[in-house]
Amino acid sequence: MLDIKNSYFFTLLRSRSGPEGTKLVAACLAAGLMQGLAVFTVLQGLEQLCDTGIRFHTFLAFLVCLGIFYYLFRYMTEHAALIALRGVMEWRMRVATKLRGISLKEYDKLDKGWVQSALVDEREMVVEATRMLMASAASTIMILVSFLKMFTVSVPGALVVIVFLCLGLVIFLRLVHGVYAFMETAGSAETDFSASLLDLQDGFRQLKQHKPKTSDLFANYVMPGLGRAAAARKATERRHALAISFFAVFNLLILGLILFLMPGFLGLDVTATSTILVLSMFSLSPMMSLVGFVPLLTKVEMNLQDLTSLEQRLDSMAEEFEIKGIATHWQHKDPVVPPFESLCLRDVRFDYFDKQGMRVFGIHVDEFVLRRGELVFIRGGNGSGKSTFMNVLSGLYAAQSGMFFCNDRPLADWGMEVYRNLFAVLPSEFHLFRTPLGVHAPADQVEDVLRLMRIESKVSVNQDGSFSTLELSAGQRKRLALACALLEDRDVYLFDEVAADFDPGFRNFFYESLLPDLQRKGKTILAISHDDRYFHVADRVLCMRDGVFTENGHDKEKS
Ligand SMILES: Nc1ncnc2c1ncn2[C@@H]1O[C@H](COP(=O)(O)OP(=O)(O)OP(=O)(O)O)[C@@H](O)[C@H]1O
Repeated sequence: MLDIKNSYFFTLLRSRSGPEGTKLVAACLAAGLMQGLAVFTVLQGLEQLCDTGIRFHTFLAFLVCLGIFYYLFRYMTEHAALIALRGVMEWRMRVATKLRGISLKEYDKLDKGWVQSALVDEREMVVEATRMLMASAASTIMILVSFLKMFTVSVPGALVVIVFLCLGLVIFLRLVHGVYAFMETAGSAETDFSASLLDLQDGFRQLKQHKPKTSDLFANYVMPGLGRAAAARKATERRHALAISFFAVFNLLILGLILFLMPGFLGLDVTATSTILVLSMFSLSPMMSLVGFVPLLTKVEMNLQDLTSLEQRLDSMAEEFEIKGIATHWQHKDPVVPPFESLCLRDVRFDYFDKQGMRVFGIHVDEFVLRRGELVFIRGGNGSGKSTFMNVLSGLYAAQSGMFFCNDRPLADWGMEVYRNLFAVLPSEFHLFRTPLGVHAPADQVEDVLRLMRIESKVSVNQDGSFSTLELSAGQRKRLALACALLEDRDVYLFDEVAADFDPGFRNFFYESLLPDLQRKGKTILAISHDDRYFHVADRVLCMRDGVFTENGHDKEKS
């Protein structure tokens, strides 16, 4: 059953409305009163019609009520909708910002389908529910005013109508009771369905290539997911339809009761019967929209509950140093990074654990030193821990133990944010942004780097600073990503198998010219590489095996 006090929707409106909330409540009350007064003038007009004929001042009063009602109704629906819109947009923005505040390790564990469906745009539904809420609240005032009038006509008549109406409402609420449970099932089924749709998008290429893969995905994941979601949704819709239809019929039954039974049983005359009938008709139709609001409100509650759960989950996953930043504002100033001199890791351990908490793999670095201007390669077999080491070194994975010193100062003195910004990282799997983000280089400098990467004939820079295209081959994408890394102009470059997609000519240029040039400019480079024919350009080659550095790398004394 909907708990209004703890409702996410009402809490959102309450917390966002501020001083305007009081004005909205006043406008709502006044609009309801105007609606009630309009009904009175209609009743008065009816009486006058049977008597001496409608008087001009009654018509004028009716028009005045309508005019004021129009103004108030417009004000309250517009402003309430804007409050709801702003509230939900800011909430989503806050959750998206918190998503950025969690560690890479926690991000990898997150169910992306759930994140997608929780963050999915439910603005329209929330705004629609707000409009309906305001209209329903005004109607409720009008209904109360109508019942007061009914009591002045006939106390027993009014009591009978109220008793039957309450009976109808109780049965209606009993019928919608339990819809929440159905909706929770529907929500989790829809999340599973969204996850299988993510597979469809991310694996589009492989699915397009092979029919059996597509058949498997659709037959065993997409369709059953859709079936479960549809079945769960069907149950909720049936329950809602049953409740609303019952209430609609019950309303007509009340009108029939007034017309056919009240004159006989309560001895009401024609005027009293028709007045109660008209007042009931005016009250029952907004009552219908009020009960129609319940299903929408339930859906909105489910959506906002999902968003709340995601936010709570992200809060529990937030990295210690990010908590203050993301809680205040994401637009805090970019960190100032001191010039790099040296880096030293001592007795550092990082372990992966499975869901049962069992260690599945780990790295242990006894001692690792990197000095300004060095060019160091790391080699090693697949799964030996090279990328994991790079993630630990760059601060993306938090080591479980060990010491980090940067420029001979402990990492705590630097702060994680400053430390991370020391590096320009090009991982083996990367995302190309439309613009070189975080780069403040002028367009001609960007074009120079594109020329250096030999992709100037393929990609140029638009006036707004974005790249002209990202429709590139795998090697070209890598070169563009490398261009972006160079434009970041950091002191330390971390490259994870960057040359894997390069053609022989560009690979030669990368190892023989680009890396030594960077080194001459004082940059420090640590690169994971399997290209042993170019190992001679490095100052040192380290070898990783089973998560530890072994001896059989090589050192080179450069002249
Ligand atoms: N998120 C994770 N959770 C658990 N284990 C992981 C995770 N990521 C990687 N591993 C495990 O850690 C080990 C090392 O992986 P890593 O990616 O560091 O190897 P690598 O040396 O870079 O390999 P490659 O040369 O194939 O890229 C692998 O056995 C892998 O299964």
